[in-house]
Amino acid sequence: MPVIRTLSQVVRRMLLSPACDCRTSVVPTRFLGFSPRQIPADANFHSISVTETDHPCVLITGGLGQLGVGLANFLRKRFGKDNVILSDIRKPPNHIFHSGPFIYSDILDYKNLREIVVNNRITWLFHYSALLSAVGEANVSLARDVNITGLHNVLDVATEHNLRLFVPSTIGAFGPTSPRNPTPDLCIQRPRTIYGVSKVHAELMGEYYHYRYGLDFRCLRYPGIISADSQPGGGTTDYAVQIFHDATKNGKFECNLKPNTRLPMMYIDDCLRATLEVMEAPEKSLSMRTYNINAMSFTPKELAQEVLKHVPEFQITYNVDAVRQAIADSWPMNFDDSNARKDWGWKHDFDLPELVTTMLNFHGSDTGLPKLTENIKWKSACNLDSCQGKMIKFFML
Ligand SMILES: NC(=O)C1=CN([C@@H]2O[C@H](COP(=O)(O)OP(=O)(O)OC[C@H]3O[C@@H](n4cnc5c(N)ncnc54)[C@H](O)[C@@H]3O)[C@@H](O)[C@H]2O)C=CC1
Ligand SMILES: CC(=O)[C@H](N)C(=O)O
Repeated sequence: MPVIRTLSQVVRRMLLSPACDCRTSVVPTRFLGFSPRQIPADANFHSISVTETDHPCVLITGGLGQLGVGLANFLRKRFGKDNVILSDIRKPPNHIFHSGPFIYSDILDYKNLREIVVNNRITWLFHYSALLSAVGEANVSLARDVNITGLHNVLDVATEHNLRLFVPSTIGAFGPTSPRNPTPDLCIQRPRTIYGVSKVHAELMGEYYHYRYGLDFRCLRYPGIISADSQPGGGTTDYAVQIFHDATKNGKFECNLKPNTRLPMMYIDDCLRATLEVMEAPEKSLSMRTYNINAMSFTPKELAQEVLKHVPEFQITYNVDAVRQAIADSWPMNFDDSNARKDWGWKHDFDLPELVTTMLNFHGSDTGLPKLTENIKWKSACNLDSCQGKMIKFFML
C-alpha cells in the first residue's frame, strides 16, 4: 500500500507541476528506441539559459515570407549579423542573401532541421513557416503537412536541443463561436479553417511540451500584420497591405472584403518588437505561454477614409471574395491583450493614423510621386517565380 501511495503521489506531482521534474525520466515516445530522434539516457534537459551566453544563436524558419526578413534585420541589430540565420525553401534574392547568413531549411525534413540546429549551435528558434488562411483553404493537404507535421518536427528538435522556441499564432485561431468583440486569451476556439485548426494545435502542443518536457515555448497571437516593404503570403488580412501599394500606384483599390468587416491589425514594427520582448521576458513574468497582442481594429471603409486624408483622389471599390469574407466574419473584431500588457509590459506604438502616414510615406505618396519600390517590384516578381508564388497562383480561389 505505501508503495502504491508513493507511486500515485509521484504521478500526481508529474502531472500537476509546471515544467515538471520528470524531464530527465520521461521523454516523448517517438524519442525512444532507435529512432533518429533518439535522446541518450544522460541527455541534459535543463534549458541553456540565454544569460549563460552573450547572445542567443537564432534560426528563423520560413524566413522569406512577409515577416521573416524584417525579423532577421531586427534581431541582427540586437544580437549581431552572424548570430541570426534566416532559412526557407525558396531561393533568396541577392540583397537578402548578402545581408546575413541564409540557409536552406525544409521543416518537413527533420534531419535537415536537426543538422542546422547542431552545426550552428542554435539556442533560439523562431518558427515562421506556414501556409496562411486563404492559401491554406486552397490547399488543405499541404497546409496540414507544413502547419502540423512541420510544427511537430520543430517541437521535437527544440525539445531535444533545449531551444527557446517562438511560434506565432493568429486571430485566425478563433472561430464563429468565440466571443468576437472583444476576444480574450482564454475562450472557446473552434476555427473553421485548416490554418486556424493548425494554429490551435500549435498553441496546445507547445504548451503541452512546456508542461510535460520543460520546453521554453512562447507564443503570440498576431493580428493581421501590415508591412511596407514585404508582401503578404495569401491571408485574409492581405487587403490592408495591398491598399497602400494600389493607392500610391494607381490611386484606386478593389477590396475583397465588405466595407464594414472589422479585424484587429498591427504595424510590423510593433509585431517584431512584441516578438523580441516576449522572448526576452523573464520566465517568472509569463503567467501563460500563449498571449493575444493587439494594436488597432478597423474596417476597409475606415482605412480608406484615413488614406483619403493623404490621397484625395483615392477611390475604393468592393468585389467580395466569398471565401475570405466567410473567414473574416468568423474572426475576432477586437482583441483583448490585457494579459500581455499586465505580465510583460506590452504596449503598441502605432495606431491607425500613424500606420497610414508611415505606409504612405514609405511608398512616396506624400511627395505626389506614386512609386513602386524596388523591393516590392522584386517581391512581385518573386511571388510569380517562386514555388510559393506558383502554388498561390495555381491554388488561389
Ligand atoms: N502576416 C500576418 O499577418 C500574420 C502572420 N502570422 C504568422 O507569422 C508567421 C509568418 O507569417 P508570414 O511571414 O506572413 O507568412 P508567409 O506566408 O509570408 O511566409 C511563410 C514562409 O514559409 C515558407 N515555407 C512554406 N513551406 C515551408 C517548408 N516546408 N519549410 C520551410 N519553409 C516553408 C514559405 O516559403 C514562406 O516564405 C506564420 O506562422 C503566420 O501564421 C500570424 C498572424 C498574422
Ligand atoms: C491574420 C493572419 O493570420 C494572416 N494575415 C491571414 O490573414 O491569414
